[in-house]
Amino acid sequence: MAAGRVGVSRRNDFYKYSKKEHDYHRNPNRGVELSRDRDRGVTGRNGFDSLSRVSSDVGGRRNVFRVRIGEKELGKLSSGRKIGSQMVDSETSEVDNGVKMNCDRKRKFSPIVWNAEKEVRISSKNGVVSMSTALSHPKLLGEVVSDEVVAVHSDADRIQCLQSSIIESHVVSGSAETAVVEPPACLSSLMPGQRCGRSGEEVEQLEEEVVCSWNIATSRWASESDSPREKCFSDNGNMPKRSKMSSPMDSPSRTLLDGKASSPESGEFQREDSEGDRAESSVTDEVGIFIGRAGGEECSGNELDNNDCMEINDGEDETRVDYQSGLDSEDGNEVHLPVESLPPPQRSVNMLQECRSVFEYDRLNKINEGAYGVVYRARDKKTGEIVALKKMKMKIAETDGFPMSALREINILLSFHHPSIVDVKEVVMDDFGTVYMVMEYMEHDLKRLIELKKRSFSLSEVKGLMLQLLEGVQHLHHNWVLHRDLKTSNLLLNDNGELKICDFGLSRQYASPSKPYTQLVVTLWYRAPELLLGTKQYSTAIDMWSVGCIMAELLAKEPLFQGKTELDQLDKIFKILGTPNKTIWPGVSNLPGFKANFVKQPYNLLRKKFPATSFTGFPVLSDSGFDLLSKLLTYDPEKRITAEAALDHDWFHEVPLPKCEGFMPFFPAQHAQDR
Ligand SMILES: Nc1ncnc2c1ncn2[C@@H]1O[C@H](COP(=O)(O)OP(=O)(O)OP(=O)(O)O)[C@@H](O)[C@H]1O
Repeated sequence: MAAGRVGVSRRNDFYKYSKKEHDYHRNPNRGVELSRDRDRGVTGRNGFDSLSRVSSDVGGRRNVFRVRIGEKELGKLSSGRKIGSQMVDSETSEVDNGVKMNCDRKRKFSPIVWNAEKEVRISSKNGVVSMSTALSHPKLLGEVVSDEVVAVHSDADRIQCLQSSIIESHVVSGSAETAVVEPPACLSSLMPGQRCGRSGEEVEQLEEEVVCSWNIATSRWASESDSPREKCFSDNGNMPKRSKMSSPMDSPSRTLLDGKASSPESGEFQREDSEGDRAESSVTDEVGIFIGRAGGEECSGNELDNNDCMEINDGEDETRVDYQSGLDSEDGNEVHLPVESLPPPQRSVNMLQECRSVFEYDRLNKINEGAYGVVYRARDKKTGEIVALKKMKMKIAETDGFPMSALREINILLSFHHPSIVDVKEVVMDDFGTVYMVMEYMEHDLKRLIELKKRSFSLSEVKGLMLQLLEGVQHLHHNWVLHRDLKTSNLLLNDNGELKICDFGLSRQYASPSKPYTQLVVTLWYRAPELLLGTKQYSTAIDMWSVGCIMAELLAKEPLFQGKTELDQLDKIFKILGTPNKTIWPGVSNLPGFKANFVKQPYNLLRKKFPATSFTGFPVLSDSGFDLLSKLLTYDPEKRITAEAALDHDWFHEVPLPKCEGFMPFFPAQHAQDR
């Protein structure tokens, strides 16, 4: 610790538990670990053990896994009744019925576990339930982690496909260099010590690769002791009154560490016309991000300019998979297992069960309506637990499939288990096929709290919130996920003082080296200058800019840059931070939107807005705090501070110390019913 800094150490059993849980789930005796080759992509293609779900007929009581060791197929594991399936061999990339699948995409350095095909389509007789390959479709699982086979089965309704996808999101964990597959428990018990037929040496080597490479185990969350939240101030140095341990989130499942993020590296996706606080920027012809969408719902670029609003589409990868119905084939290698021996999901959500009905919940009141879903407060009829129900907007005809953004959000949220990321408990459906995400209920969002203005956040509260936010962002970035829509309305706070990031509809996995993505992301006021200037090659720095805007907003109680259009937004930024030039931001003049005739503002006036001492009502910020803010709002994305470095910033070590969750103030309930 740097001299002069004050350190507060607080043991937190929460993190201890995480470690234990994590170790359990990473126990090699339980899992099959697959190494990925840096140059060739996934080495599984050339003969390592693999396990993939061939099909998952959740409602139909049946799951099939195929296990391979190199050339040799161990067989299939299945449960329940025999179902029809149709196999697609990823080597030949051909479905039985002759429909070709595009399987030749090679991974370079991307750590991404699921990769999407530009166009993967398996046509269906019956209209089809469309599904995103981007989201861990068995095809993708096969492609990435194994030399595998994909069964395309259908007649399963949408949610079953979705569940299947989700299951795999729990089965596969990726990392920068490795993919770790946790097989079902039944598989472990079936092959004790055999580890899918690998020799001990091979396994050891494999494990070594896995251990040496970056993975979730090496992230800060694998450690019981290094949580930055341990720095936080708890008044008397004791555990706060409302400690994490008393929170409903303290279940093992909550603390369980999953591996690589589950977002697909599919193409981008189109979010639809927005109301409220998003604005659209422009729209290209390349819509169709919704899988199998009927079209006609896209926004027009002319509808834009509602300042705080956005739209996204880069049309990179329109991904389609249609499910074939009436599939019926099995070969002799199948092993039937009782349903009870199916793999426990890596968290408390039992995705192998048929998804429950939304009528298991009493809807209490509407919390909010965003562009992509209506959020209700609801009560679980069985347990009495209060939850948030997000009704995913479908906006589709029968044949259109499930919105990519919704799938992506569900998939990512189900895969991440982190104290700073909102927890999704399950996915439920109503009689009309509408899908709802059941989330832990969070009493407030930061935007509303800031708007209340009855009580501003103190410095130590801002620090506490910033720490929690940065931890969540760091976790996302460590897992190769960009949130791409960080803003105060997407930061929720509960009565335990816990901040959680929500709304992952725009998030996506990114790769290194980066490839072009849409620049039309992030709500305008929080959008990084490189995006505003039209770059398509961006990375985690865009989220860090948003974090800077959020920090400023928490301090000043109003958004820092409130532009009405993209140009106006740039103008607002330049007026405060000065106009960027080649000296402070090499390469800026090469960005598509850069104009030589931008208004010249040679000075950075940020300090005026956040002075060290103030008699004018401006928020006071120490040199250290200002240093962090400036580093977050640095023009050059290469120089912008990372979440990791920000967490380690001196500001969090100087008095006033960050306030622990348990010491955050109670805020008035948003809804009368909450009281
Ligand atoms: N788990 C939750 N608990 C309580 N309120 C929530 C929860 N999740 C979301 N909300 C509320 O609903 C609002 C909208 O949620 P969310 O951002 O997920 O929906 P959206 O349709 O994607 O919105 P946006 O238009 O911002 O993209 C949030 O700002 C918050 O106020």
